[in-house]
Amino acid sequence: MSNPVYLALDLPRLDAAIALAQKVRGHIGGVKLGLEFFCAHGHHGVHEVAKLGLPVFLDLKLHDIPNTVAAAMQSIHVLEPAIVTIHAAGGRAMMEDAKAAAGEHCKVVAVTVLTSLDDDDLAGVGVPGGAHDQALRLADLAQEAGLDGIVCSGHEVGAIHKRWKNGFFVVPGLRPDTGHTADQKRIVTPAAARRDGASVLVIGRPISRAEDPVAAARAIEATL
Ligand SMILES: O=c1ccn([C@@H]2O[C@H](COP(=O)(O)O)[C@@H](O)[C@H]2O)c(=O)[nH]1
Repeated sequence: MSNPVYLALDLPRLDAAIALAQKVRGHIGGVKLGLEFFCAHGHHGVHEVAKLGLPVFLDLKLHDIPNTVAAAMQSIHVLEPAIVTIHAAGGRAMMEDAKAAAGEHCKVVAVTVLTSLDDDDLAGVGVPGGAHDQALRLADLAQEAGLDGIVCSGHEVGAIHKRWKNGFFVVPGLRPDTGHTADQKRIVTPAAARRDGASVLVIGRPISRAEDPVAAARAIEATL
């Protein structure tokens, strides 16, 4: 079985990001490039990271009208990402058009509820039912739209997996211990997320900000 850990390369410098990935590559299955990376380094940065030969996950969380999202998907074809994210809150038509515009070999997954939000945050933006119900509702919509899977927290992945047996589930908000949650609110351990059905485990700061990133990545791998 391949390593489910995708390292989030949320670092401001391209050379530092590549050096980190190079260092821990024996203990991860791929790299995740998000907004911070893409806004700073664009296509050039993705091409440079791709030279490492690891699968590239473009976490761009696209969210706009269907035509704009489909055009953005076409513009990133050339980067040959293994996985791309969009927001499920963009609605069914947006998700359908994004999937249709994606390359054959690219998984399109929809973010349900960000792991940095809790029930109070959702109530604050007019979603009264809580993160769990909202994640399940948006996962159902993503499945109806023909996506490959969704992004959710480890709190919901078990329940969503039961409803969508062959779905592809990306789980961020992972902490090997409860010490440094930072801005994440719905966290679980990597082992718990994997046990409950996560296909991909997204891990950033617990590795990238560790005193010894290789030891941190190795320790996480040993728990899986
Ligand atoms: O709901 C979400 C969706 C995406 N992310 C991204 O995952 C990593 C997590 O980084 P950590 O340092 O391990 O907290 C980061 O790139 C986010 O943009 C998420 O956390 N939650």
